Amino acid sequence: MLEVAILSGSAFGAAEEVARHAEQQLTAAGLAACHLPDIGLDALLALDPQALLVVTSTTGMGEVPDDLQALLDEIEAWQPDWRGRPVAVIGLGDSCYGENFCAAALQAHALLLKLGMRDVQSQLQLDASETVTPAEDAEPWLARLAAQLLKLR
Ligand SMILES: Cc1cc2nc3c(=O)[nH]c(=O)nc-3n(C[C@H](O)[C@H](O)[C@H](O)COP(=O)(O)O)c2cc1C
Repeated sequence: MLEVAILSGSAFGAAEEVARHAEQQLTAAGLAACHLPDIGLDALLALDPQALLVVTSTTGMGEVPDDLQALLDEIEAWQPDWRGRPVAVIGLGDSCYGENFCAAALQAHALLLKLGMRDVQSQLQLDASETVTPAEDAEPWLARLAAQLLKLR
């Protein structure tokens, strides 16, 4: 059993870096957390994750990066029973994209909530127009997430 599966969607590597950083920080906090880039649904279900952390950028005009879209399609098709399990989402985007800002993170989040997963804290959105250090900027939010998940044990 895996306590926290960290899924990532990234076109150019920034979201992957944040996901790797999240794995280090949650592990250091005492959680069994694993970043699983490019994982398929069968392999994910076999790990029986008790919580999901999704870290995704947005690409194109409001699109989910290919590496995450494939998994989201499988989740949509198979509707795994993750009811009641915690979910948390970090979106990387750029506010220059206006109404498409962090659209991929919002889309992934909505899908997982539709499955009955529950929010433990509000989505973190990291704006490339405002920061060039998204991994560091995510640290306080990740510290709060770790505390929430440890409380649920
Ligand atoms: C071609 C391209 C399209 C993008 N489209 C969007 C978008 O629709 N919405 C958004 O919020 N950010 C958009 N961005 C900004 C990226 O999401 C942002 O720079 C992010 O940090 C990139 O992370 P990544 O390296 O993991 O892909 C786009 C960036 C590029 C280069």
